[in-house]
Amino acid sequence: MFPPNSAPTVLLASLVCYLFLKRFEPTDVPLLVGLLVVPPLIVSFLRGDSLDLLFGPLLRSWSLYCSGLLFSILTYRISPLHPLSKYPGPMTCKISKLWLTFVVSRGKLHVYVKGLHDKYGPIVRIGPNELSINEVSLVPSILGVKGMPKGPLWDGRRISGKKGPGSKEAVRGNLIGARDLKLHSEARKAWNKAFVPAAIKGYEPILIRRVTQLVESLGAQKSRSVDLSRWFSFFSFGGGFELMRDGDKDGLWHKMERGLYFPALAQQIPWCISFLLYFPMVGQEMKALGKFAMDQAKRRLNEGSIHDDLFYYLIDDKRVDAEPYPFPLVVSNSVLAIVAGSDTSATVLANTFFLLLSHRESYERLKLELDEAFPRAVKEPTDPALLSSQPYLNAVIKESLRLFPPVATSLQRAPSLRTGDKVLGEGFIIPEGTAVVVPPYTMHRDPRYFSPSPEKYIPERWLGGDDDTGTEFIVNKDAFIPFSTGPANCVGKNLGLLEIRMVVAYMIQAFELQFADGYDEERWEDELKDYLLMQKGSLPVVVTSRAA
Ligand code: HEM
Repeated sequence: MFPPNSAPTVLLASLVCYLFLKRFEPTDVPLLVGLLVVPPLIVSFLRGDSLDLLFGPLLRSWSLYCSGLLFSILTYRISPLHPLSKYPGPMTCKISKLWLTFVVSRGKLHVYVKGLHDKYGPIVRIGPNELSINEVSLVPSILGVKGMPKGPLWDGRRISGKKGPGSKEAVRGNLIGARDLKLHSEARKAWNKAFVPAAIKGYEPILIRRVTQLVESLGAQKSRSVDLSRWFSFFSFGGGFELMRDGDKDGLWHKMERGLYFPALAQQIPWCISFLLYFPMVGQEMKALGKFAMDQAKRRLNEGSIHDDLFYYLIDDKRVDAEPYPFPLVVSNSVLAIVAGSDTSATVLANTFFLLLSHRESYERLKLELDEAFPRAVKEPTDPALLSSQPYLNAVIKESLRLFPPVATSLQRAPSLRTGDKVLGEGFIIPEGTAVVVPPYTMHRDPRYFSPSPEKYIPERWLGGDDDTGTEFIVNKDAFIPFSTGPANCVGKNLGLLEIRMVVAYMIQAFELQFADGYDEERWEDELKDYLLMQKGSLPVVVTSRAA
């Protein structure tokens, strides 16, 4: 089939190519294509294949070359020489990230990863070069101040292609995509300023206006049942986008939900993003989300500093004392503010109400607490300090965040490039090139950290004491990480919590709520999908105004 000695040459070339790929991990598309095509071409040329016959021998050379490459990759990944060989995990995960990409496409990554930990223990190999670590004592050395920078999945989340937020111009100051610790901490400064208590105080009037709008709009609904989940989404989409008044007529919400699907897949195989951006048809919704954010950023820049809102800090503030931010950076901040700040809060609200409605005793207990703190027709629940001091309200929200954290699996970090291995506690070493994921959904349901009955909804666990059977509640607060922890934790945590407390209190004060007739409660968890952020299904609820 091959002329004498040419097959070993082709295989040797594939081995050299493999060693190069392993050492340098290039992502440049022309280089990768060149590496895949040029070596067998050279061998064919050296062999002196005539042009007439070129196609046949070349195709055979190329097939052998690719097979050799694939063989080297797979063999190394499952061999004892691989630095992660001692960690347990399914073979499908060890050989390729394509398996996890498939799991993500079904939206059930959180459940799958939890299943792996139940089966294999606290440390599981979930990819050729990736570990999932469900061990609270290691969290500070992964996510904490002395932890690691963001991992490679962030490269796969570049959502607007080459000219958008992923462009070189936007790299400096781009918070979410900053994998370098120094760049991240620089970018974080502007965001930190936007969330100091004085800034949050400034957002309160906007928030109160929107919560009032939500309650009035729901009160005015003529239909017997409404989709509460959708209403929370419209509410959280924020100022300027009048979804609560007009509905999703421009498909904004749809764009955002669908726009996250592609990055959720791509983040599992970040190297593919450079290839996929060559295909204009790929990730249309994702690009539409980027375009939408760009339009909003333009609109907001034209309006100038007239609003006391988040954009004031992210766009306008900088102009006073320094060079304006480059436009691609403004766009990337705009996408981040829209996605991180709205989908998460809406999901927490919908989960919280689903859980309250399926546990009526909790609903009634919460109602009693809130009626006492904010007597109806006397005091609206607008005081942030009073809201945050309501123990049962806090317990209900924490229990919802515990069972259904909106970022369920994707807290990923990795040792800085070219800094060598990273030693986690007690000599546990993460080899350079390994990514590490801490999965909140799994940790929050681990009986070592939350017991008894970690799978059950029991807000009382947050109040201390015992359960009905006299068993003492165990709550390990270090294992409660819905907002992550460390220097890249959620910068909007305090605003998010204020928003959630206020909406829950307003809703309970204004309405009697119950599931619509025929609603099957089993559907809720089935329909929760882990695409980067948790996405939710519909929540049909009958909303009746409470009697005066
Ligand atoms: C209320 C529910 C929310 C939850 C559960 C939540 C959760 C999270 C989590 C887990 C992270 C960290 C990801 C990581 O460590 O890799 C994060 C980051 C972030 N969140 Fe939130 N978030 C919420 C609300 C908000 C709000 C209201 C904003 C405001 C715009 C916001 C803005 C951000 C930003 C900008 C980051 C990136 C921080 C960084 O990279 O330094 N989040 N969020």
